[in-house]
Amino acid sequence: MNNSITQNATRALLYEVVTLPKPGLVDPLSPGPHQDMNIYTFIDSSLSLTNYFTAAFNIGHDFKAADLTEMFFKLRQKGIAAEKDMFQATNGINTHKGAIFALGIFVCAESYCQKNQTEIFTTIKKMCTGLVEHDLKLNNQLKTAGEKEFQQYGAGGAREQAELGYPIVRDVALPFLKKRTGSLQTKLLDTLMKIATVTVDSNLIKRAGNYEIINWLQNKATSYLKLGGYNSAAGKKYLQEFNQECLEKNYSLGGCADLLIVTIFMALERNYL
Ligand SMILES: CC(C)(COP(=O)(O)OP(=O)(O)OC[C@H]1O[C@@H](n2cnc3c(N)ncnc32)[C@H](O[C@H]2O[C@H](COP(=O)(O)OP(=O)(O)OP(=O)(O)O)[C@@H](O)[C@H]2O)[C@@H]1O)[C@@H](O)C(=O)NCCC(=O)NCCS
Ligand SMILES: Nc1ncnc2[nH]cnc12
Repeated sequence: MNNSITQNATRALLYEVVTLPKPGLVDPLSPGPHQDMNIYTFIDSSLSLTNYFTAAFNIGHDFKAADLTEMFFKLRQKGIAAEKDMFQATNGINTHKGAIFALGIFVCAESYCQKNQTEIFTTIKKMCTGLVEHDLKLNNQLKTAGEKEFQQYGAGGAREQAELGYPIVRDVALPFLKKRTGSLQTKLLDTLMKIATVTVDSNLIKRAGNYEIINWLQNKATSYLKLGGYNSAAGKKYLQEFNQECLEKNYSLGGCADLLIVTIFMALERNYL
């Protein structure tokens, strides 16, 4: 099935990756600190997910029971299969693991909300109730970076955002993007940095090997926005230097990128762009 929700999901992935210069992330000018991927890997990865978005749409559209955690459970099975499709399309490189999770939730929830006239962030909260406890607190085989970070620092990462109903998107990124003026490139770069002012990015913690790095990121992003963001000469120069610093230190902002992707998706759905 082709409809605007699934198309907007793919558009969101592509809008994010073509935006440049993004510190710590792949863009058309540079793979940044991700030497195993480039812009073409992201195009292949994005296109490999179109069937997944259709599946996520259908799950939301067809779901009729009262307990929305069951809808998330159905989606998760499709998400696991989508990760395999992504790895096949990218020859084993992790481009979009976080986005498969987050954007799948948004597509499914948006489809459910259109059918049932409910509010999306509340719907997501209901879908993801108990996720942190299920995946992190009751799991005694913590293997992935996010799982280990929960054990070490109590950071809930991608799962916590989902269970809380994506407050960073709802309260910070989406209102900011809606108001921001300038070119689309400026708006998306500034929104990425706005996200970085408040995100505990598990990807960055893993690369840096410490939790204190989050303070560094949040201070950097705040300084950039204080300078006037990408619309100002000082902001532009600051972002270029920040980009270079992430490259030299091998710092990735993968979690912030995923939150930008779902913010773009919501902005497209609400005609803010
Ligand atoms: C819940 C899952 C997302 C998986 O969690 P998992 O425990 O497997 O992994 P985490 O380490 O927790 O990573 C989750 C990814 O989510 C992104 N992220 C990080 N912080 C946040 C945040 N605060 N809010 C939202 N999202 C966040 C981030 O994804 C991006 O980074 C990835 C690229 O990283 P990179 O470093 O290049 O690649 P690596 O493979 O890590 O290797 P190196 O290069 O470093 O050596 C990329 O994916 C971005 O999108 C985090 O990485 C979900 O997958 C899950 O539920 N998994 C279980 C299986 C399942 O049910 N799957 C189906 C889901 S519907
Ligand atoms: N542009 C990007 N670079 C690296 N990881 C990402 N995850 C999502 N978008 C990304």
